Amino acid sequence: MGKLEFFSLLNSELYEKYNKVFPDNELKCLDEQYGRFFDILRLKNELHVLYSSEDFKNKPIFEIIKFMNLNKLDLELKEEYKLATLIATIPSTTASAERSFSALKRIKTYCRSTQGQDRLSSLAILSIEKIILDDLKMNPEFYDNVDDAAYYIPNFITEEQETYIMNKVNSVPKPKWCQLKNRRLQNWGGIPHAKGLIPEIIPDWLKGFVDRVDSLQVFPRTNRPNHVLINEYLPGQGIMPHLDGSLFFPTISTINCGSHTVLNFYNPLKTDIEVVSSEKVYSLLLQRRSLLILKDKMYTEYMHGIEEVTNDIIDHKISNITFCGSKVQNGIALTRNKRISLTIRNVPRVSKLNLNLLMIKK
Ligand SMILES: O=C(O)CCC(=O)C(=O)O
Ligand SMILES: [Fe+2]
Repeated sequence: MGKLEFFSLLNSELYEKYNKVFPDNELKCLDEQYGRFFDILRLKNELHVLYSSEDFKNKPIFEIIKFMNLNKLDLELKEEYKLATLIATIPSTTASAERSFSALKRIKTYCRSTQGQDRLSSLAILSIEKIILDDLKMNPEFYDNVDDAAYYIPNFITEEQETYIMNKVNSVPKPKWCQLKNRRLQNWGGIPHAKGLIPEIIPDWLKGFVDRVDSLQVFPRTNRPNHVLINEYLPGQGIMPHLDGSLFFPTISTINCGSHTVLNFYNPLKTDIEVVSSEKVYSLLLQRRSLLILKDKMYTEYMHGIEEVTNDIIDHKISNITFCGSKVQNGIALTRNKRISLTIRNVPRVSKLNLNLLMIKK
């Protein structure tokens, strides 16, 4: 039996047949190759559900993943979800399949050496995120209000990882914090400068998350993420509408921890010389543990900011409401807690010439 025979477990054309005769051989093949990543018995039960369900009929694998995501079945049928993401991320030739799976191995060790089922599921989610991103791009609902490129990925990190980040951020020495009027921040990776960045090593606990964002390949290979700004907001704190400007490569990725917030986007009304006012055009609800990516016009044209309030009322201006789960509905109020955001960006590297200039200036 070929190594990838188990692919046919999720071949929708065979579901009817499998509903009558379960594909034990294909499942065995999976067990032999990747059994240590799966609860095979549970998977078998979940596959029985899949083969007999109308919901999954004639759905190609990517549709299955999307359907499971939207209906929160990724947790209910988590072994099956893991299988779907595994199959979707293994290219069809064996050589590259080996490479693909080595990525899963890499992820498996990136934060901790032990690997529970929950974490592995989120790793599977990670592997599929590239596809989700591409799909979101095509999704008219998502673009209803939002101009150009904004991607929102709920549950990008697990609860454990969220706690891990918050503990690490809280335990850094006091001088690392920079206290502003309405929030505090930490700067990791070096101080961005108009002439580039003199890089500083990002500590391992943080680098794992930078690498994870990097693996989504939303940054070009020439401008991979190398800088993290950590903002801490207490309830009632926020950030004035602003553009991140030219110090950074124009892509922002943000991991959200501890609390939701609402990020507003403003259309700046400019004269030739200055911005005279701005008009709120979209808002995104950033839930705990989610990842947000902003690119293109969402970086260069629209200012972003967070209001200084303690509660957010969810209304029709929230453009990503369909991605926020069934509990988030128009009209509800969400109370803010302390929020830690990791803003992961690229500061183009300082050239030798620029480095010399910087040194001279000092
Ligand atoms: O905390 C956030 O999500 C936004 C932070 C931000 O816009 C910035 O630091 O430039
Ligand atoms: Fe910003």
